[in-house]
Amino acid sequence: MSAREPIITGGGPPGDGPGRRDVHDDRPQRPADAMDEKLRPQRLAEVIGQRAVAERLSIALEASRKRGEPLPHILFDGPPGLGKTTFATVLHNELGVELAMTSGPALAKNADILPYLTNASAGSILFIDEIHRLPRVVEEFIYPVMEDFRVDIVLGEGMNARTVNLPLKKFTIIGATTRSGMLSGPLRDRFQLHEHLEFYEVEELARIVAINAGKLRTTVTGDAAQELARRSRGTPRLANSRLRWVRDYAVARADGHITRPIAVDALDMQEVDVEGLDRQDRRYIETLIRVFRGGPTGVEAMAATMNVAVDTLTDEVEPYLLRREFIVRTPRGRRATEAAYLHLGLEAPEPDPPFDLLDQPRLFE
Ligand SMILES: Nc1ncnc2c1ncn2[C@@H]1O[C@H](COP(=O)(O)OP(=O)(O)OP(=O)(O)O)[C@@H](O)[C@H]1O
Repeated sequence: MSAREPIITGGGPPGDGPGRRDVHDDRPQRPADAMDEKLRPQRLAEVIGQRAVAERLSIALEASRKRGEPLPHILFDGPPGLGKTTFATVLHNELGVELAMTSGPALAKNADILPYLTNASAGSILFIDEIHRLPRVVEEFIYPVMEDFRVDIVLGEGMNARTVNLPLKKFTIIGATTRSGMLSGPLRDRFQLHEHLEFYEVEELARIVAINAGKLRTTVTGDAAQELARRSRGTPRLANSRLRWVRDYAVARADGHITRPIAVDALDMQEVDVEGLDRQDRRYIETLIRVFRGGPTGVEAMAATMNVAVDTLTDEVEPYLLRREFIVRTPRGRRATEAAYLHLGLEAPEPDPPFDLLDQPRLFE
């Protein structure tokens, strides 16, 4: 889950769709961001980009409707803010079924997830965010749920213990993760559909900006929308938060209409650069280049030097830097590319000679 924006624990705005239930979550909560909800697409047709994913989901939806059966269990993975929660919300709206939302860290023991399972109505959706953080014991508890729609409950203790099979209604589990690699094989295999969400193209983000400007009752020129899109790290959630900031800036400093010069000034003020990198992204590249001489270095060393959590780097900072090839991952750790040096206005070092050249003298010994 992104640290940039609030998590969603159900209870969307009134009229937000059929039967959305609130869910208890023990974690420290960021304040609910009603604005994020307001900008979220509600129907598949409103979803921008991710065309291949949307098409596969529309087929699953149609099959589910025609057969009168629940959707298959679906796993969404990808960096924060790319639309995992949005797709879950859209599927529940399209089918008109109940949606319950929770997250891996809130489900510490079997008793925490049991009410969701026993309360799930036929065809409904249970959305589990950060599913990679589900404890092993809870994970194993939901295997029979996902396969046979039953839970095995142990009653009593020791010699008197016995297992009772409790049948459940047929429903759908949608899991979301920023770390599909951390999911165990057996859990991953129980999802019939695996959908990976990719960063968005600038044109797609520009469309999202233009549509959401309308929802925020502001106006934006085409080139301003492009500028915002270019500076949003391929991420709709960032496009939304940057649009809100630029809108406020336009109201405070001009007549409220967002033009390209306004967008540029507002984003410069927020220290978002022309590539969309923010202070933390640049600090990452600077640390890698200045402290670790461009790498390779491990993410733990980077996190300790920058005094940030490893998860923040791996989940939020690195995916986009990798995608834009500012850094590469090697077996020995992260390494800055020539593009990273150039972005900071530094001269890139001579590339290392290829491995076999280094070894050559020995070949002739
Ligand atoms: N395909 C899309 N089209 C239009 N807007 C989108 C799309 N995907 C996401 N958004 C916008 O971005 C916001 C954030 O998306 P969402 O909450 O679904 O991300 P997420 O992948 O669930 O993030 P996290 O991993 O942090 O939970 C949404 O509120 C919505 O406004």
